Amino acid sequence: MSEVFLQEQSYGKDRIRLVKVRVLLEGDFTAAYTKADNSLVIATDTMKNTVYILAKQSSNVQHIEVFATEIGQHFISTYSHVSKVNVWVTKHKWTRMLVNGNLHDHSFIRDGEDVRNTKVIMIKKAESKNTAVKIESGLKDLLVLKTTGSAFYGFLRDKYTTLTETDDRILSTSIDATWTFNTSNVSSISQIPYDDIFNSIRQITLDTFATDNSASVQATLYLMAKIVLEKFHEINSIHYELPNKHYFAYDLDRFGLKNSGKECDVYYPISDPAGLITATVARAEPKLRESDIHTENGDPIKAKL
Ligand SMILES: O=c1[nH]c(=O)c2[nH]c(=O)[nH]c2[nH]1
Repeated sequence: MSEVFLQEQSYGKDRIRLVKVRVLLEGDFTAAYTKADNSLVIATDTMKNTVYILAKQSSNVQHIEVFATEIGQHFISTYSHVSKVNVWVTKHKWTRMLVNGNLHDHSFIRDGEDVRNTKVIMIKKAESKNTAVKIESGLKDLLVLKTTGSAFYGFLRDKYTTLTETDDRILSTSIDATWTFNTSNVSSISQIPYDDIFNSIRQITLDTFATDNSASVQATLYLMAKIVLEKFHEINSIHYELPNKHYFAYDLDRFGLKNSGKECDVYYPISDPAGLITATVARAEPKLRESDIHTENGDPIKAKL
């Protein structure tokens, strides 16, 4: 038998239903896999209990990035053999009901299937007591449609191309977006206004979808990302995934009813296949200016940039 080795391992509890939390630990767990030695295994049941206890004790459970960071911090600092903690938190939408014109005290409605999520990764630094923290947040399944203000023409044509050009089409997509925070300054993590940033990115995404006279899903996606990065310096990059959910004109010309070009108003949605347009847009590293480069004694030096 050829030699095998344990290339990678992580384990934990999935779908802990609080706001929905998943915790995966990495560290000195090799013996549990290779020698059936459970002595260092923190039971996934213990992880589940811990998440509920931390939720009870936390004043920040509704702020998912802060709560996920608290969970990560707990596992990293409690167990010396845990080297890395991955925490995913998903929050579903429960909005206060409007009753007689007022927001109700204790009644909520699920107004939309889009969710908010975060992934926090904490890595123990071997050389110091510090931990490195990576935080990604996002939104998922934000379903949108516009009836006009979208075109697609001028694309490459060859012998395999049948798609007709259009200067007016329905555009529909289910938006997933993930943005990464600049957490190099660890002390500022709890100061980042996660909720404001989330609400604003969601609104920028919707506003851009609605108002951009779209030349393609690609161009609209890039515009959304550019506006987000210009507005929030706390964010290093943003990734969008936009399926192009096609709506095609139904062929009524066969029945003597004009339903194409400007007279098209009956469409049918196609569930599969859909286009899938994705991109990550990142902040470019600022270019060093000559005046920023110094020798060891502080004199500016000339360098080729
Ligand atoms: O916005 C679009 N981008 C494409 O790349 C594409 N391809 C396609 O068939 N329709 C579209 N629409």
